[in-house]
Amino acid sequence: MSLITSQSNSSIFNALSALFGRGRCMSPPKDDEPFSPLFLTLSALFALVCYSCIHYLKPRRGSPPGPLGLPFVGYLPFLDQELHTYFALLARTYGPVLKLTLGRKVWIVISSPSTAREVLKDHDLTFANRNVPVAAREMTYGGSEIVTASYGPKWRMLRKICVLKMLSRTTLDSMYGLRRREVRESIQYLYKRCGSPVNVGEEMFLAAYNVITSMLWAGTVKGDERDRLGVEFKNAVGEFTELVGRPNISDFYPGLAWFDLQGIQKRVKVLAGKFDRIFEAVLSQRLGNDKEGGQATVEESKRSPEKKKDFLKFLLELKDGEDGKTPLTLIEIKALLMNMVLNGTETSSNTIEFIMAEMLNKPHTLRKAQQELDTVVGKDNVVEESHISKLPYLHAVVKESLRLHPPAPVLVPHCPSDDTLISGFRIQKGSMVYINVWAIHRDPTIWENPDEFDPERFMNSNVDYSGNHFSYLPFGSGRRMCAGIAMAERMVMYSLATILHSFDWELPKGEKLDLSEQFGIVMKKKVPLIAIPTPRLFDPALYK
Ligand code: HEM
Repeated sequence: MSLITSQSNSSIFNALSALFGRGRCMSPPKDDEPFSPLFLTLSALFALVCYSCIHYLKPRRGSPPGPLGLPFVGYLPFLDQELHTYFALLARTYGPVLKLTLGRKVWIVISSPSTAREVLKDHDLTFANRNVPVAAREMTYGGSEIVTASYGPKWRMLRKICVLKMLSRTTLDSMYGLRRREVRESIQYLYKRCGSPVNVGEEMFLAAYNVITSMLWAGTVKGDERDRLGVEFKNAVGEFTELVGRPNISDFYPGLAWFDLQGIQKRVKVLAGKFDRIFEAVLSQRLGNDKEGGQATVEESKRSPEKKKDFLKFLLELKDGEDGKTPLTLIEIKALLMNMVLNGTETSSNTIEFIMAEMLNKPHTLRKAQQELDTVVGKDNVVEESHISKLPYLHAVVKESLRLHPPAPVLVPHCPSDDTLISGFRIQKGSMVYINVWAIHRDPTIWENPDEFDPERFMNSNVDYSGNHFSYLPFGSGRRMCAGIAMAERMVMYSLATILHSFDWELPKGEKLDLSEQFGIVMKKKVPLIAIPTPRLFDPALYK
């Protein structure tokens, strides 16, 4: 890849030319008009360019190194859409702390375990803020949700609700029935499609979506609606995570945000409207039902005990201030629902899609995982969550895939609340700090054959998801690390174990496997994985 790429942000170029206009033909000055308006304009422009060259390109004392850009726009025209690989390439020249000036913004890229440790552990508190892209603001009810909330009392309250109540191990255990029902539904569905090609990512997305929404508000997508709504929802989530990850002129020149030159905010607004309508419908149905009389709801809860435990019921109780400590507004409830749906679906389903692709590429790993499942679960049984802790090889497979294809390859950017020294370099307050875990996970000085999918490297290893090993950070580390690790682990492991145990998988004849990645705030496979399942359990009743 060249440093200045052809692919680099054609949309940004278009937007810039829309802003400044195309060059016009200019006639040369006449001899008798030495100070023609044109001459004066050009002189003024020249002076301005000289000034801004000095202003923009002058290295600041103590600043991290980084490539020089152009006046006004900085490095913007040279930025590549695939930020994770591009940052890794730049780090080879400029080192593990590098700086990019883009319009009025400063980006810092961190690319080594020791510098990641400085940011996420030694200066965790200072870097616990977010610098929210304008596109994300459209989707997050003005920063009312956890991922984008500034570090402070509101974030603490939302995070506490998430980690200690909604996503705690006890709550998750109590919701196993819901997860089991949804995963069994997916198996039933795949059984009907046996022998035909299926889009693995779409199926896994739908399974994750059904698990999450049934935990949130006891809603699932079934029958004819399954394909249509699932695909629609997957596309909406995918489009959002891709748009938010895309460099946006509105972020680099806040004064221009109003013009939305790349049309990103407009597209995100449409998506936000779609999600909001779903949440509004769910909320008004629930509030309406509750108003219709407690008796009916209690009766209903008795008939299906999972219903009374869904998150929405729990959040509405908090809203009404039953414990008096955490009053929630309806907006915050909708924002929390948005959090769960956005964070919990694509990350998990993309992870499973990459794992399946890597295993199909190395069939011995697939066979080994199936053998382990046959020994632990047996071929006359179905997988239960209680089996998961007895599957060390499958755990190693998941860890290895998260190493090669971390769903959040540069984490969610952190933002220092004060000027801070990292490895002796001054990091300006307010900069966007990207931790390139993708590069750290493939660093040849840390990992042997880093580009190889080799689950064995995690067998008998103490590297885990805790964020204490700074060479392995798929869920981040410190205060802002992923709030849904327990849920992600269960969903990924349980769904993966079940589809591997229930079916053999192969590529359609003549189909080539493509493992390339596409950057987004959630990374995905560039080419969707299409594979054919065939049943491998003897008793058809095990697919019911
Ligand atoms: C394989 C699956 C997943 C991966 C790899 C993953 C990874 C991450 C990462 C890297 C971050 C940002 C950490 C940082 O900024 O330093 C994050 C944040 C977050 N994740 Fe996950 N995640 C996954 C699944 C989930 C699930 C299932 C949920 C909940 C349903 C969830 C909820 C969250 C929340 C709420 C945050 C924001 C935390 C904050 O800013 O305080 N994630 N995740």
